[in-house]
Amino acid sequence: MTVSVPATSANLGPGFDSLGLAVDLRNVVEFHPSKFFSVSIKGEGENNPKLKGNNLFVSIFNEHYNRLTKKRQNFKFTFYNQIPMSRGLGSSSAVIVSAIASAHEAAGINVSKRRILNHALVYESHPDNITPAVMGGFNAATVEKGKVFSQKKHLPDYIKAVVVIPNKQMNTARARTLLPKSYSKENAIYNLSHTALSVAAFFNEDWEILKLASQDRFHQKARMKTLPELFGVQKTAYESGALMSTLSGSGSTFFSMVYDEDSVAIANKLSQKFPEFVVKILDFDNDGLIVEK
Ligand SMILES: Nc1ncnc2c1ncn2[C@@H]1O[C@H](COP(=O)(O)OP(=O)(O)OP(=O)(O)O)[C@@H](O)[C@H]1O
Ligand SMILES: N[C@@H](CCO)C(=O)O
Repeated sequence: MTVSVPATSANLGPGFDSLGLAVDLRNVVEFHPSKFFSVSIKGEGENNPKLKGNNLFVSIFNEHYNRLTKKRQNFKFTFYNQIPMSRGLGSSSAVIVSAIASAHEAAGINVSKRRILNHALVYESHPDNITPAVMGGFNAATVEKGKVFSQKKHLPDYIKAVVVIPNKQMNTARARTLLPKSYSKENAIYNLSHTALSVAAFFNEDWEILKLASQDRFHQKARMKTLPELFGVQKTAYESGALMSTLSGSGSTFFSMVYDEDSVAIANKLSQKFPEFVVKILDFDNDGLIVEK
């Protein structure tokens, strides 16, 4: 059995805890029942001894498998991880979603993507990463009475993501403590109207307005100050022709949307100026969670 989940970029500027999209960088897990429990990791996290035992995936998997089957069973898990951890590319969402989907698959229970998404909300209270992780594409999402309500837009292949991944982790829980406890009415209206315009731009494929629409007054500045090079990353991305350039999730990665034909030039410029950071050109992902027997 194989389950794979894409990386995600959340917020997209003003859409704090609401907007997110999926990119083609995946964590894959293969698993089967076994006499003994075992975990093997290839790629991201392979040198992290803490992940070899009862990691976030294993604890959520066991919780759901035991609930669904009322049985205990050992599994052999092999993880092929591409999503860097605590860099704002939705590594925790990918793990949460893949653990819930894997437990259902292992228990032989068919489950809808919507149900998996609602289960995932128990472990990550904001829906902006878990929704594109499950659904793929661009998503606007909200939570009402413990359920995620979302709308998806398929992303065309003539636009690409250029991500700049710093060598510094930024833990989401800590990054949330950097934000103000309240916002002025003026700033709330600013973010609300920019979020609304961003959603309309994505659905109408009006990419040129995203530079303006993706401006934010809620979270980016406070977080970017912890890694001031990110202001330079954003400036360089825009000077090189990016359509939008925003802090990815709670950081530290910076996400830019670009036309395919500009992607190599923009990525090269960013690599030259920020040689200490990893720069990747990625396709957008429209599939989200994939489960294979
Ligand atoms: N491959 C993995 N295996 C097990 N646990 C993981 C894995 N990837 C991430 N995690 C867990 O998720 C935590 C990182 O979550 P965090 O929310 O800080 O980062 P993120 O999800 O990458 O960022 P963001 O939510 O801003 O996109 C790690 O500390 C670890 O507990
Ligand atoms: N909306 C979340 C995304 C990170 O998980 C935040 O910015 O804190």
